[in-house]
Amino acid sequence: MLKMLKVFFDFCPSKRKKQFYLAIVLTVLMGICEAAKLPAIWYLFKNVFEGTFDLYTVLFAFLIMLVPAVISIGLKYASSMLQVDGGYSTAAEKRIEIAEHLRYVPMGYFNNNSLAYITSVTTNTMEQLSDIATRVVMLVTTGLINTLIVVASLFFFDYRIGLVALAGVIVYLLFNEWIKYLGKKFAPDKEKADVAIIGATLDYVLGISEIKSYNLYGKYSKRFNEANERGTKLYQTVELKMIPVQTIQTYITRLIGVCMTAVAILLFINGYNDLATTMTIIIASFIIYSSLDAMGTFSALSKIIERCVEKGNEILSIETMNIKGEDYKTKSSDIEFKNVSFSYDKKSIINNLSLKIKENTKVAFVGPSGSGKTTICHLMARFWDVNEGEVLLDNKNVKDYNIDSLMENFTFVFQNVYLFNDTIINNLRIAKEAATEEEINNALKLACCDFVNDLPEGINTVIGEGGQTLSGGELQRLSIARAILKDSKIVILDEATANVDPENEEKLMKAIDSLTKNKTVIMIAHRLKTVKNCDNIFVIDEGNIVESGKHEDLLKNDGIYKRFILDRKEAVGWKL
Ligand SMILES: Nc1ncnc2c1ncn2[C@@H]1O[C@H](COP(=O)(O)OP(=O)(O)OP(=O)(O)O)[C@@H](O)[C@H]1O
Repeated sequence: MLKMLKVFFDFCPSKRKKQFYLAIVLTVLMGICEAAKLPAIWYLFKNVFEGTFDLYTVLFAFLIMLVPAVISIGLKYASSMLQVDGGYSTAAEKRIEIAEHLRYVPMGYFNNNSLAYITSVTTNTMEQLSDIATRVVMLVTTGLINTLIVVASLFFFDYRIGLVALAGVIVYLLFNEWIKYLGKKFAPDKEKADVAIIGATLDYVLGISEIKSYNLYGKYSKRFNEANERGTKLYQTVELKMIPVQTIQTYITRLIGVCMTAVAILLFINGYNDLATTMTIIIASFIIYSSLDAMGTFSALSKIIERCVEKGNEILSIETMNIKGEDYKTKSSDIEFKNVSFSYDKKSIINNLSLKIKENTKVAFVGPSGSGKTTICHLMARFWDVNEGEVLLDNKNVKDYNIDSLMENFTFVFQNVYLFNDTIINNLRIAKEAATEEEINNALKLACCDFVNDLPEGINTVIGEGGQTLSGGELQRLSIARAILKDSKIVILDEATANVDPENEEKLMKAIDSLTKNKTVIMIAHRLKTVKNCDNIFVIDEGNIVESGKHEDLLKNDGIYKRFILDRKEAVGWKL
């Protein structure tokens, strides 16, 4: 139990820790107030049995019980307030800490499995943690502290009863440890079920358009239902295994009370104690019984807290990239790769690649699908760290920048755009927090987002999560407006114009022209018309540059670029 509290307090932000410590102090005072009942009861019994019972005695005993009871209510209120605030705030602050930590985790960590896991931890786990933390700490400590205070006060009445009660509590606590051990043993099964259910739900929801267009309702809802059923069965199996153990624990608490009562009566019969002490001990046995019961019910939850903390810490200990770089404002946007090699785990992708991209030039990466074009661009913005060699921006290794000052230099425009469930203006202000309405409107105009004027509330219209309420072309132009506001020195167009329909093409190209004016532009899978005008084209094959130069120069070589241009059919899978 103490270990659980330590684990929990170590996890809490320090401000919250103080709140919980204070709540525990208040709980101890509550326990003392509870224990004050016993001398009052004893005093009352003593006077009744000795025939010295009068109004003064009753009022005095009543006062000894009332004053601590009133104080106890005040203490309980203050302690509950502290814990409710501490519990929910801990979960909220930990969510923020996890989100912040994930910023520095290499992009390679994120896949469907890790997304399900992260979602499960930041939603279910933190929800559980806040819910339990607001109650369990107080109830476990109240149970334990009340029990210990009552046991200690029993020693004053009769040390033999004190010893019986203490032995009973020790047996109870040992049994409790066993329950916790079992709970921990079953926890991974429950979590697996959790992650499987969330994974199946994410797959279903994120792939809903594919499910619709390929009419896969039956297949995917079956998969989802199966994960759900498997999870429910697992939860039930675990709970059923716990029920007998919990029942034995309840018997132990009852047995402690029975033993105390039996020993108290034996001592009375043999003349060791008077009737008042015996009756007080019998009442104390009920108090211990209810305190232990409270502790038992809620200490069962303490194992969940430990696991929640463990899961939160698991994410917080995912290795991040070294981010102790400098806050550096670049003077130029020259990019250089010096003998760079990179692999995803063991899969080697980039092999000893060197290249230079001069400031304010336009370059394109072309080559077969899977040759490493996107990976090269991601390495520039340090989405991953290279295994060998160096990536330089403005002659400075990208590892020597802090993440914010590095990312300031880059804007990525993808084919698939994600916009947040918020107003258009707020989605744009992600790029520039202090942007005025005039700047926003100007960016929207440059990105050909005239459709915004027709929306019911213009730039204050809320767009759905992922931006589902807008067409693909509109979303993409909004993302370009956002990029225009960011006004970074380098723009990377990753398949930005792939699959664009003719109706949108003209507007999109106009928007891209506005965005890329006077910038260093790097494009992947772009239209041939634009690639032709690039200052340099890098032809990538198997993670290395096999040719480079301007379009006309490359056509003069009898290389793979020329073969691709002349006979596209042979180069299936190539991307300009
Ligand atoms: N996060 C990742 N983890 C593991 N392997 C990856 C990851 N991202 C890409 N790859 C693999 O690395 C290789 C290069 O991928 P990359 O996306 O850089 O190629 P590309 O030339 O841009 O391809 P395309 O033109 O099809 O987009 C591919 O084999 C791909 O499967």
